[in-house]
Amino acid sequence: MATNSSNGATKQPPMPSPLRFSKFFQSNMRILVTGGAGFIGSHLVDKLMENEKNEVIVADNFFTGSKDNLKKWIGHPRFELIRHDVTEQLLIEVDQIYHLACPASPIFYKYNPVKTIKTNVIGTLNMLGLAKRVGARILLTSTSEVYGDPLEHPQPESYWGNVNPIGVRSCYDEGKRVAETLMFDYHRQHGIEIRIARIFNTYGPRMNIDDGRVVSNFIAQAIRGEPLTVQVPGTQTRSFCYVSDMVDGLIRLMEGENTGPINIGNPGEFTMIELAENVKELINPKVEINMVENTPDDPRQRKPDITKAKELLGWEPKVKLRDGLPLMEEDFRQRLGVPKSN
Ligand SMILES: NC(=O)c1ccc[n+]([C@@H]2O[C@H](COP(=O)([O-])OP(=O)(O)OC[C@H]3O[C@@H](n4cnc5c(N)ncnc54)[C@H](O)[C@@H]3O)[C@@H](O)[C@H]2O)c1
Ligand SMILES: O=C(O)[C@H]1O[C@H](OP(=O)(O)OP(=O)(O)OC[C@H]2O[C@@H](n3ccc(=O)[nH]c3=O)[C@H](O)[C@@H]2O)[C@H](O)[C@@H](O)[C@@H]1O
Repeated sequence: MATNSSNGATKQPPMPSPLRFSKFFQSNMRILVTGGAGFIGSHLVDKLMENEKNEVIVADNFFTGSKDNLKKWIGHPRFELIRHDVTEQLLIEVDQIYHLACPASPIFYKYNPVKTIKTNVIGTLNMLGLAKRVGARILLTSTSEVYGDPLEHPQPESYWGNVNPIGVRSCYDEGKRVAETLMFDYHRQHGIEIRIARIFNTYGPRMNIDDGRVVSNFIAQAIRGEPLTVQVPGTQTRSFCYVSDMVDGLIRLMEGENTGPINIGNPGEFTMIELAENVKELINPKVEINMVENTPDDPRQRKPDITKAKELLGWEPKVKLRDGLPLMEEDFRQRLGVPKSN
C-alpha cells in the first residue's frame, strides 16, 4: 500500500521480510539499538526489555559505551549484544532500528573528527540500507546541535540553523545534519519508515563520569571537592532533560506515525553559572566556582520549542532539574565510592 509521507511523497514501502508474517514474528518485535551500550541507549534498552514481546539486539563498538551499562541483560533470552562498528555493514533481520551510535560528548566526538563524521554518514547509510533490506522502521537520534549557535530562540523544528561547516564541532553538527538528509532521502526515494528525534542536552545516571559534559563534570567535581569549572562567559544557556523523560519521548516517536524531526528536550533554560550554583547548593556548598576558558563555536543559547512533541506525541518532560540532579548525584557517589557525609 503506497504511503503518503509528511512531505507529500508517495512510495511503496519495501516488502518486509517474510519472517514478519511468520508465527514467530507475531509474538515478537525484533529491535536493534545501535549505541545501546551508551548513556541514553542503555536506559532505552531497559525500557524496551520491560515489554515481553520485545527482543532487543544491541550493536556497539564500545568507543564511549560500556558492557557494564547492560550487565543485567547479558544472557537474557530476549537480549543479544554484538560488538560492531556501524561504519561496517550489518545484516540482521529486525523490525525496528533505534540508531543512537555516535559519541555524544564534545571531548569524544572531537577526539577523532573523521571517525565521528564517518559514524554519522556511513553509519547512518548502513543502517538505512539495513532498514530498506528488511523493511524495518528506523529512528535517528539527531541533536539540537543541528541548530548550531541559534539566531532563533527558542528553537522550533522549522529553524534551519546557524552552523559552522568547517569548525571543530562540524564533524558532529554537520554529520548529524547529513544523517537527517539521508533519512529523508531514503524516505522519499524508497518509502522507508523514518523517525527523527532532535535531542537536547540530556543527563542522568550512567553518564560517563569524566566524559567532559557539563552536568557530569559539575557533579563529579562537587563530590570530589574540586572547583566547578564554568567555561566563559558562563551566561551561555542550556536546557536539561532527564534521561527517563528522553527515553519515553523516543519510544513515543518510534511508535507514532510522524516522521519528525521533533525536538525532544526540557524547555527549562539555565545559564552555566546558574547550573553551577544549583550543583554547589545541592551537593557541596563549600566548593568553589572557577571561570575557565571555553572551546571554539560553543553555542551561546539553546532551548527547545516542544510544541510538536506535545501535540504530535502527547509528550512533555516530567522531571525538573532540581529533582533529577539528586538522582545523578546518588549514582555518581555510588560509582565514585564517596558516600554523602551528614
Ligand atoms: N546525551 C545528550 O545530551 C545527547 C544530546 C543530543 C543527541 N544525543 C545523541 O544521542 C545518542 C546517544 O547519546 P549518548 O549521550 O548516549 O552518548 P554515548 O556516547 O553515551 O553513547 C553513544 C554509544 O554509541 C557507541 N558508538 C559510538 N560510535 C560507534 C560506532 N561507530 N559504531 C557502533 N557504536 C558506536 C558508543 O560506544 C556508545 O555506546 C547519540 O547519537 C548522540 O548524538 C545525545
Ligand atoms: O544537547 C545537545 O544537542 C548537545 O548537548 C551536548 O553538547 P554541549 O551542549 O556542548 O554539552 P556540554 O559539553 O555539556 O557543554 C554545555 C555547556 O557547558 C559548558 N561547560 C561544559 C563543561 C564544563 O566543565 N563547564 C562548562 O561550563 C560548555 O561551555 C557549554 O556551554 C552534548 O554533548 C551533545 O552530544 C549534544 O548533541
